Amino acid sequence: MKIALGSDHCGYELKVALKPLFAKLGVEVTDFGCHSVEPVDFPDVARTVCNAVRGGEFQRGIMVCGTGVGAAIAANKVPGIRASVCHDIHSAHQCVEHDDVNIMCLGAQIIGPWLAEDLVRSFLQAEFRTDEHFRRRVNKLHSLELEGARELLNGK
Ligand SMILES: O=C(CO)[C@H](O)[C@H](O)[C@H](O)COP(=O)(O)O
Repeated sequence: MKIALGSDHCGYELKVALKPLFAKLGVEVTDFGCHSVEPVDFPDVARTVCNAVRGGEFQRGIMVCGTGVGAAIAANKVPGIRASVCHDIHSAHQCVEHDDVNIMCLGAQIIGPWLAEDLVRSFLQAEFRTDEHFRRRVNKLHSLELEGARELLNGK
């Protein structure tokens, strides 16, 4: 599995702390920034990470900001992306199993590195369950995305 990784300045240190875990899990990771604690805008990093996932080269993405919230909001604006803040183990795997989440967002101001490692492990080990009702709901998420795009094009 190839993972696109990103953070803003608030998430930079937690992101760095997580890197040895990816090696242990045998997961290939590309860090799309930021690369220091110099302030950046999370929507810029989210754009890069999400486009990497959308392009198909990366199967999933992980973003770390202060709360995870800004990263999730930004990521969910990108077509084809289903992002979620995951600060508990159940959500970290169920969001993939039921909702086919492809970007996990973590908040470095909320959780520490030990919980973050467990969350990343759960997220990466989970797989989408292709039960009909889960596929139907994910298709409906896609329809909402298309409806929103059409309305924007029509100036609504
Ligand atoms: O959590 C975030 C957005 O949801 C950001 O990472 C920041 O923590 C937050 O916006 C504060 O930003 P600042 O540049 O450190 O003031």
